[in-house]
Amino acid sequence: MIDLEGKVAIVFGLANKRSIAWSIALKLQEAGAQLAICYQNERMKAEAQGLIDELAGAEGFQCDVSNDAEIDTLFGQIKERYGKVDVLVHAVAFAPPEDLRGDFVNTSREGFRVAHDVSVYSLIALSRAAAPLMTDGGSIITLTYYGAEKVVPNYNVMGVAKAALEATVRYLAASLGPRRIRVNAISAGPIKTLAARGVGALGEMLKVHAEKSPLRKNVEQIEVGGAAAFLASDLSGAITGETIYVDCGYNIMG
Ligand SMILES: CCCCCCc1ccc(Oc2ccc(Oc3cccc(O)n3)cc2)c(O)c1
Repeated sequence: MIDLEGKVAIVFGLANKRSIAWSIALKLQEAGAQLAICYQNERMKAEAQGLIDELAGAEGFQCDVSNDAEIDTLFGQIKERYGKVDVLVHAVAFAPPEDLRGDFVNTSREGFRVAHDVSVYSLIALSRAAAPLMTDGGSIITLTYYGAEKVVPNYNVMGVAKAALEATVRYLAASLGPRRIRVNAISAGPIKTLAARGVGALGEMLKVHAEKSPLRKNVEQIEVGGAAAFLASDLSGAITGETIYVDCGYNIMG
């Protein structure tokens, strides 16, 4: 059993019960962590609050990760409420719909900027704000996808952003390691989330994964949650700067 008793975990990117962030929150809480759930804006507050109410002891905070002032305000609130942070889960990404389908060469300058600001720079900004509160060291976890490493049709600009995210994980690990803060990415196989619906041809990708992966099945949300609880805990104490594949082995196949 993973022990996160007494640990404070802050989770970004919870939209609904199909979110990977929901499964991660459930497993962190099961291990004893106290959860701070962050939602993007007023519009998402009602839905998020419904989920937060199901996570005993969890509290909700508002923060648009593209806004530096909101990040500073949030961590002031976190410091006041908890005094420290042990785990940060970054399950945030976005690209304009038109840049998640069609021919990659047509990616707009603005779409590229937005995809990298929301999906990559936000991890740097959140890590910089959280680090001073990680007084006992900490674990920072983000989510990536195989499309960062090999071309997956339709994933387009998000694939480029996830490649930048995986490099960002390595540079943040090097930067924060001396402060005993670990930074890792989970590369999850395709899962039917709200976000996934924004990427073309998810259905086909799910079928190919179930047929070709060594385990001959798709990944379930809760399996990603378990890997996150492992990365949040001291059991992964010597792992940092890594991308851990939780994809039923699909990435090892030719
Ligand atoms: C053709 C690739 C199929 C497998 C895609 C697996 C996957 C599923 C979901 C993923 O997460 C996001 C998150 C945000 C995102 O950006 C979005 C989502 C909805 C609408 C929109 O305009 N952008 C796209 C994917 C992700 O990074 C990877």
